[in-house]
Amino acid sequence: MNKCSLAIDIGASSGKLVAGYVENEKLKLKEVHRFENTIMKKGDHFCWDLESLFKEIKKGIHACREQGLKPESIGIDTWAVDFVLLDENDALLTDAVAYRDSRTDGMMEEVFTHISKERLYLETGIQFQKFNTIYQLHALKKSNPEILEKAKTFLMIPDYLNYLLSGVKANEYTNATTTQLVNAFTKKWDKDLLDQLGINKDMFQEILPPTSSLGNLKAELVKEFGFDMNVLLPATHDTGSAVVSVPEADDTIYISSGTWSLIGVENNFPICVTKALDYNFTNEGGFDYRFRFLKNIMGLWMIQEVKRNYHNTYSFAEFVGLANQEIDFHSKVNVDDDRFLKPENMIEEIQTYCAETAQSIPQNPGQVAKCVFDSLAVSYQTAINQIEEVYEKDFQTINVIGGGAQNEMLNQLIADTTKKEVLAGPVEATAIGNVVSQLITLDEIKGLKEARNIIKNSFELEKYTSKKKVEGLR
Ligand SMILES: Nc1ncnc2c1ncn2[C@@H]1O[C@H](COP(=O)(O)OP(=O)(O)OP(=O)(O)O)[C@@H](O)[C@H]1O
Ligand SMILES: C[C@H](O)[C@H](O)[C@@H](O)C(=O)CO
Ligand SMILES: [Mg+2]
Repeated sequence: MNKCSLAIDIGASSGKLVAGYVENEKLKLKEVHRFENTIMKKGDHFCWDLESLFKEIKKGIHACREQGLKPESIGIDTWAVDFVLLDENDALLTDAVAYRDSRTDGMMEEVFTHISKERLYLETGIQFQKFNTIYQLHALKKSNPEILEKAKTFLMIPDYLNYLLSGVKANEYTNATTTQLVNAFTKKWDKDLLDQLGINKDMFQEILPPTSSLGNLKAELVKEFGFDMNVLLPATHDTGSAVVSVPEADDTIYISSGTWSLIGVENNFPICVTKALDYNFTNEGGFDYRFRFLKNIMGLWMIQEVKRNYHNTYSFAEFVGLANQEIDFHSKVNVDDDRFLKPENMIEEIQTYCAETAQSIPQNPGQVAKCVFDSLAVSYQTAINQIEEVYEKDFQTINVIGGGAQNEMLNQLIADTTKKEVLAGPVEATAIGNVVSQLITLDEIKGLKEARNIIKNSFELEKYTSKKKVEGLR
């Protein structure tokens, strides 16, 4: 077998370890381990359980050996913006507070008293999400200034897990850009901005791009696992890795569909024009220093919460089936309303919204699910209109990647709503992007272009077109 790499892809709802290698110009994947991920209340805040996540990572590495796999390298990707701080002895000073925690309420507006929204966007090109790292650090500075004074190291979630594996401290570029503290043009920490905000700039580490290597596993882990691996940096922001899997196509809009729906296009330059600011698009750093011009849409988080509210009685596939039985139910919500970011009860929040807007109130799982899927499709259409307005061009194809690509109803709704061709897949786009980045570092793949050709040849995509003919809309 050719050189094999191990991707650790941890999203907001699940994590997976996937081994991958190239054989006969096709990418072969083997899911080695999968586990749930969620936030939990710890004291006054919602946090990630990093100890449990690292235990799952080690369980997955042990499973490699049990399954006869001996990956040459390992690479981690996770969700964006969240971080931990270490003290001078490299001990954790903070919990991994989750971006859905309410500690950043009102912080964005406070930061704007130090730097204008326009200047912040002009320099970073990053969308204004109230949970961006810049606002989390501002919240921490207000609530626990002593912690920021003691902090010697800032590590984002994948950076910290890499540190536990390798003992090396570094910040990876694609994820660092999501902090809204990296200058889009220098691709370095914006030291003037940090000074202006009174944030200790010395705790930030060197920013390394995808395909970098942090060296090998710590000796005690080599002993524990029975084999060593090179700890490599893919695009450690999960969406950054997912977009690597989108075929090289100038007329394609991607929707990275998971907990969030990240809808956008790939560019060679940041677009920080006023219209992009007004529409709240972001320019997150991508592989090969490309840019991911995209916006966050609330995404399948909503159906994840609905599923939880129904005590996990129904699978995601069953929600799709139930929604298909409610084709005459048409109530919709504005999925991008902050009220859906972390409501007590998502079902009740959706029902209240429908009541407030004098729409039929969803009464059963099928109507609730149909409302979520219909509402997401409307939000995607709005974002696509905005992208086409900024680019002054029509895009022909939408490529839905990630777990949401399995939602056939939503894929059809996107085709019917946008009248564009919808390609669905690959489902494991993030893990695939993570693996191919490592294989590029290992010289198994020449570069991004070849990687995308291999991905294109390796995974079947489902195709959807609008059932409703424009001229004959019923
Ligand atoms: N069989 C299925 N049918 C329909 N939808 C599905 C199916 N399986 C998964 N999904 C959808 O995929 C979503 C999970 O996608 P994915 O695994 O990409 O998310 P994640 O990686 O856990 O989270 P993140 O977006 O943070 O990376 C679920 O919320 C669900 O809505
Ligand atoms: C909090 C971020 O917006 C989120 O992580 C998003 O960037 C993402 O990548 C979800 O998978
Ligand atoms: Mg994911």
